[in-house]
Amino acid sequence: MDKRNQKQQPDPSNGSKRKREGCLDCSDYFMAVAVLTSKMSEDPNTQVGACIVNQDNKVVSTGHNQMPKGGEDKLSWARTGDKLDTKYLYVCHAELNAIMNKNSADVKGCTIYVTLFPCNECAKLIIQGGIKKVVYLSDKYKDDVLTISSKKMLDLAEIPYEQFYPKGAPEIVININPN
Ligand SMILES: O=c1ccn([C@H]2C[C@H](O)[C@@H](COP(=O)(O)O)O2)c(=O)[nH]1
Ligand SMILES: [Zn+2]
Repeated sequence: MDKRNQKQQPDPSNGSKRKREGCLDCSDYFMAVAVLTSKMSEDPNTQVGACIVNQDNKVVSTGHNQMPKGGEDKLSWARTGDKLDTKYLYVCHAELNAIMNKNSADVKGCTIYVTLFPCNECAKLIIQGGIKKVVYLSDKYKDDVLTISSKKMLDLAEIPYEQFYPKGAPEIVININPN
């Protein structure tokens, strides 16, 4: 094609092979997906989100803490009172939901990004499911036996866990207004 009379289009890349400024880093994106997923939680006190990523850096699943099917409107989110009437015996943790929701055959070799350090029951699922790394945001229950035992099991299984620190800006604004 003769390009002599073609109008020059502005080239935003400016010929550069470098990443676009402000381009989201992979791990920031995965933790942002976990945080966004946590916004689906109906728990009034702690909303947890998880995002499972495979070795090709593809998201294979997400999950948030929610009541099991059938119990959504019937089970209470109370933290205190008669144990049978609190959320603790019923709520399905974000990690469990993410593992159950996976769109892959398994989660072997995957990394889980989670907004709260996984409890001991979730650690068991992570270990037995073959997840190879945990990246977490908050460790607010670090002194709780559930977290201490979780770390003990992850250590024994040689699954590294690391706290997340953003590589780019710590705040990501998402505008879903169509106008
Ligand atoms: O590994 C975990 C641990 C906890 N969760 C969920 C379960 C509950 O809905 C909240 C914790 O409630 P608190 O009021 O902060 O005690 O977090 C989870 O999804 N995964
Ligand atoms: Zn858990």
